[in-house]
Amino acid sequence: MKIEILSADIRKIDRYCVEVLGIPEMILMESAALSVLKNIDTENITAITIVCGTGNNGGDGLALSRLLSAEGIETEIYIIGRIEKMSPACRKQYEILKNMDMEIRVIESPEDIGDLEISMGKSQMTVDSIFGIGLKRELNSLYSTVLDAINDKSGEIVSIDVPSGMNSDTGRILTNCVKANMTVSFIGRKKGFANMEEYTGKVIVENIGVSDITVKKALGSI
Ligand SMILES: NC(=O)C1=CN([C@@H]2O[C@H](COP(=O)(O)OP(=O)(O)OC[C@H]3O[C@@H](n4cnc5c(N)ncnc54)[C@H](O)[C@@H]3O)[C@@H](O)[C@H]2O)[C@H](O)CC1
Ligand SMILES: [K+]
Repeated sequence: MKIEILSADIRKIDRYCVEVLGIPEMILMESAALSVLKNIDTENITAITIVCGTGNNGGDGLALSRLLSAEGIETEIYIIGRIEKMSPACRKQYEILKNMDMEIRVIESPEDIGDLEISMGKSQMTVDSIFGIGLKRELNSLYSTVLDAINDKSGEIVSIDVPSGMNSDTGRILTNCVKANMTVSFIGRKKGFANMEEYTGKVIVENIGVSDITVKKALGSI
């Protein structure tokens, strides 16, 4: 879609896809993860650190971890926040990785980011899947410390959907924000990205299998 889009529109499109068209949420998430994978140079990258939140943006990152590891890439997976707070789809992705015996580290306190910093320092790429369109309030010290560490320690940074820390509707930086080299954003370019290239890097929009006609029907414009 060439239009700039608000989070409320994305929510409407999501609901339409799930409730009217019958596309399961996990399929949308898998398509989202596959579309990020498509934009990663898997031929030349051997190690990636994936930093996930507990909402569906985090779920995208967990699904991507599985896909990257199937490509033979060494993945180090971190979840920031409490497992109990996971959205249902994020939890399903977490359980799949657990069933596969993949190692996942959980960070609940800013004092515990040492291993994450080492991991980002030795990986060629960090994937930021902490917050997407669901970020609303100011960040606590755990999240703001992790976002600063991502900027300080990473090689290349790829943000999923939105650079974590930015309100995707307004572009406002809530506390601090990931400075990505590339943001792979879903369905449409988020309205808040205007003049925010310092944080978004190059923006790539992927349709995750949702056609322009579906978008128009979901938004009631046809
Ligand atoms: N159709 C699509 O575009 C699809 C998008 N997908 C991805 O889903 C996210 C949106 O997921 P959602 O769960 O609604 O929100 P987030 O993951 O961005 O974050 C919500 C999570 O974070 C907590 N939270 C919010 N603000 C704060 C804060 N300041 N401090 C701490 N915690 C905070 C909140 O409570 C929630 O737990 C979208 O961006 C895409 O990446 C789908 O996967 C596919 C369809
Ligand atoms: K993100």
